[in-house]
Amino acid sequence: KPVAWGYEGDIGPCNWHKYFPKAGGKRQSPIDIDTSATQYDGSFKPLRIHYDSHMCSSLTNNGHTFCMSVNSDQCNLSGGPLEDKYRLLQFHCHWGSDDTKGSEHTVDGHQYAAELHLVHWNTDKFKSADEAIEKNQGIAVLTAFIKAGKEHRGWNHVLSHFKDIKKVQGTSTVNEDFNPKCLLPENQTDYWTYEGSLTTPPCHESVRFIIFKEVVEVSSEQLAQFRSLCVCSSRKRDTGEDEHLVDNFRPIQPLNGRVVKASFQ
Ligand SMILES: COc1ccc(C[C@H]2SC(=S)NC2=O)c(OC)c1
Ligand SMILES: [Zn+2]
Repeated sequence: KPVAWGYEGDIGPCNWHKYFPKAGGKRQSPIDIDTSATQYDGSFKPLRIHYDSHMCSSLTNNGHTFCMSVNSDQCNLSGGPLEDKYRLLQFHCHWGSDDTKGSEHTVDGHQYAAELHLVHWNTDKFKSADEAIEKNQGIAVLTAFIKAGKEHRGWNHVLSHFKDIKKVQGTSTVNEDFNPKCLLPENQTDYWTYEGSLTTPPCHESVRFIIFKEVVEVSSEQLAQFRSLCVCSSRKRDTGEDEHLVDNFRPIQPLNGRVVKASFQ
């Protein structure tokens, strides 16, 4: 029987380690990026992000976030700090109850309104994503910070399906010609990178994070649409209101001597 976990109360992040022991490990995520302590690494090759846009994908509300699962073997990531080729598995976001919080990683203590995770698995070393998520170097997550600003047209292709996934376990098939690359910042050469973990249970220490320095803007109205998702299926709170999915970010974890590398000086 899967153990329930969440972002508040007894099942919140402070107690994850009781049922998910890796949550108490030495290379956990997210972390604060102290830009005065990052180390420039001139050895990184250019990042190679090749996504096709003819992939059929499905959007689900899994009760912790919305998840766009991608099943195209044409969406690959390599180069940069990576030794192997990785395939896009899914993308999702973390966000707050207002525009002042929501990202998982922070930069010099600053928290952004949301954070996009494009999750990839190592197809050179492993036979399946399920195997890769538990293994060192198994997962690579392209990460972009999001702040409130001008409207982002690309995000509307995803948000237009949210009415179908408002309830938990709601799912919607996305067939339109959508390339998730449009969700990334223009500057894809300046990023930080470090070795961490899944930011939700089971918190496997299998993740190489690649975090773009340039922040993506979406409108406040688009951010509000993230918050329209519900956590409960039909259960109404005592107030009769739906409980909305917000503040689905894990607190900052100890760096434990890890060094965050920078692709730029
Ligand atoms: C059981 O395997 C899992 C569980 C959860 C996630 C998503 C987490 S990991 C991350 S970074 N952000 C998230 O919300 C996985 O992603 C590969 C894999
Ligand atoms: Zn995530």
